[in-house]
Amino acid sequence: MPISKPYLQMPIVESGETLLPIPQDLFAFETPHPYEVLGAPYEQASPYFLRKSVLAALQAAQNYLQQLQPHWQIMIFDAYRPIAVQAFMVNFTYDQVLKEKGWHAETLSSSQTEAAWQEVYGLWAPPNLDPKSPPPHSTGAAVDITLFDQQTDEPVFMGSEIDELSVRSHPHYFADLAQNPQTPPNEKRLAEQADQNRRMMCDAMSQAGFQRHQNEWWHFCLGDQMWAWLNQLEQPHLIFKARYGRIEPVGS
Ligand SMILES: C[C@@H](N)C(=O)N[C@H](C)C(=O)O
Ligand SMILES: [Zn+2]
Repeated sequence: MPISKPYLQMPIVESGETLLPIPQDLFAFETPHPYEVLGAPYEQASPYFLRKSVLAALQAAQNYLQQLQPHWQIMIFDAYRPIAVQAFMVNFTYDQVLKEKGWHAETLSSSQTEAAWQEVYGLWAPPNLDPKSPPPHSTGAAVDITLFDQQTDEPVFMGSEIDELSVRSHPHYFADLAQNPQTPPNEKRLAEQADQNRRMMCDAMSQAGFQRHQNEWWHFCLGDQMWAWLNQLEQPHLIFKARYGRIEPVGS
């Protein structure tokens, strides 16, 4: 199904900056990697790579965070993603959507097919091969994260799972829930906690120059087309371009 996203129209002037491994000793990591577990085709590539300046900004974000919460770390869920992995995850999610709805691929109507793809592409970027519109993670400038508490040895409470296909993925979902007078007090407390933690993570990332995806509390980008588009929305009097297009790891 052809899918167009407004950020994919943004121009790219490639900087040529290198992809670097994310240091294992500085950050926490979701292991084993969730898409590798599903059998995603990484070949020689690793999901734990980012462009050099994006990695430096991630370190700056963690420094901001640790001024407020010294025992918290940024926890990497996913970073670099080859296009073959993007395609694999898009198809995997499509199958998951059908399963949840109790639909069978062989007997789907065209409106059901359309509805299932809409749901998939509400969250995932299309696995475009066109270099003018790469999937964000294939540029090495997007990262999916949560926070990790080294004192409790647990991820920090964010209210919902990364990649969840639900309204809870929206960054402001728990702020709205906490403010709703019909929310019962125990749910309100949890909603406030999730909202506060999401905000703290977003503040640290924004201080370092990242932009957050409009519909995903965990997805941040710096220098790709989505970042340029979100900056353009905020500062229409300036002109933004992406500085990172699709990149292949050296040796692949
Ligand atoms: C779904 C999530 N893991 C993600 O990365 N979404 C963005 C938009 C993407 O697919 O690039
Ligand atoms: Zn992402």
